[in-house]
Amino acid sequence: MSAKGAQAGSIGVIGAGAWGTALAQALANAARERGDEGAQVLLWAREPGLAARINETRRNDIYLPQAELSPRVRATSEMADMAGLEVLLAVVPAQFLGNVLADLPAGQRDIVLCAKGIEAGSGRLMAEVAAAAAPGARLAVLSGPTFAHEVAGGLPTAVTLACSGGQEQWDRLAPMIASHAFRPYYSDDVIGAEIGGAVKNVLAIACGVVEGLGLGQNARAALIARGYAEMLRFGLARGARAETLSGLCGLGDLVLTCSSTSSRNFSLGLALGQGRSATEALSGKATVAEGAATAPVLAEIAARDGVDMPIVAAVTRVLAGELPAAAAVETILSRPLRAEQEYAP
Ligand SMILES: NC(=O)c1ccc[n+]([C@@H]2O[C@H](COP(=O)([O-])OP(=O)(O)OC[C@H]3O[C@@H](n4cnc5c(N)ncnc54)[C@H](O)[C@@H]3O)[C@@H](O)[C@H]2O)c1
Ligand SMILES: O=P(O)(O)OC[C@H](O)CO
Repeated sequence: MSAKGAQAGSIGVIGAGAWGTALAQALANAARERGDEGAQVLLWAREPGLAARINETRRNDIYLPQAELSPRVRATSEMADMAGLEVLLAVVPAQFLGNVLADLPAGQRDIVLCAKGIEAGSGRLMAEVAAAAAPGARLAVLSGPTFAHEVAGGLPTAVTLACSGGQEQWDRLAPMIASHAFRPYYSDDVIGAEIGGAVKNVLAIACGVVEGLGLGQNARAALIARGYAEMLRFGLARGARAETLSGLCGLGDLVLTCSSTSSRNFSLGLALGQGRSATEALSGKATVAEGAATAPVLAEIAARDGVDMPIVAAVTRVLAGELPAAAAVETILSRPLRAEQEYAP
């Protein structure tokens, strides 16, 4: 069954957090640049009243208040409205993706996964979650260095668009997503794109901890490089390709997120390094720091599969309150000396 009454080139975004809203704006910019006069972007918001306020004020007053949205962006609170669209970007946080997609009426469509995380409990990556919740969908993953406020403001960046349907799917999706300032690069390594985004969030927490403890910029750079080694080790063990992880969705995003208090994950780590608990640092926040939910499940999978991820393990213990931040750093610094490159065959 194809998406009922689907209009050619119709596109929507599920999830009106900061990133969903910024992506809706980027898609509207792409439509304007290609001269597609009538094109609209439908944005689904779950919060009561938010869709109506976006339509009235052109602003998402909860998650991205600084951006004025294009008139091409139209918001809805009805999931049924998304059913007839050909392409959907799924931008709800990793832990909620399965439940939200299960509410989507069945249909054959492209779903572009934009959350960066691993599902707690099941350990599933986003494409596995989506394949179960929305059977028949053609899946792709969009991931890279993309602070929402910068993308919404039209500043340039580039992302990996990993297409499970290969070149044919890319040919369909890229023209709808690409604009002068928002450049997708083709990949068919879906697992690599998912792992890059999920793991970098945990490593950004670690970099925040280093900053919070005042350990200096050398330590942060060393942590990024050793964290990247963990990402690579985990990715290779799960079938990702090394070149994907060295690209935009891996190293590119890792460098961004590990270097800025604009990152919610880095900021969470900063608070932990300054001696606050994860509960304190996260309480009362409407916004998500995906690494907090991903760290424990990632550490568990890595331990189960014999993939050495000491930084991820240390972050997990600090988040759980099992270890003060400074003691966690000690566990890393006191590890036996070893060869720099050690990956699974
Ligand atoms: N913000 C960014 O700059 C950015 C950039 C790239 C990727 N991402 C990723 O995009 C995803 C969404 O993040 P965001 O920044 O848009 O979110 P956000 O922090 O701005 O907002 C939280 C989102 O969670 C949703 N939510 C809360 N409880 C929910 C529930 N029970 N069921 C369903 N949805 C619920 C809210 O509706 C809202 O959309 C995350 O995986 C994040 O890692 C974010
Ligand atoms: O604010 P963060 O830490 O969720 O990072 C946002 C994006 O993932 C950066 O690419």
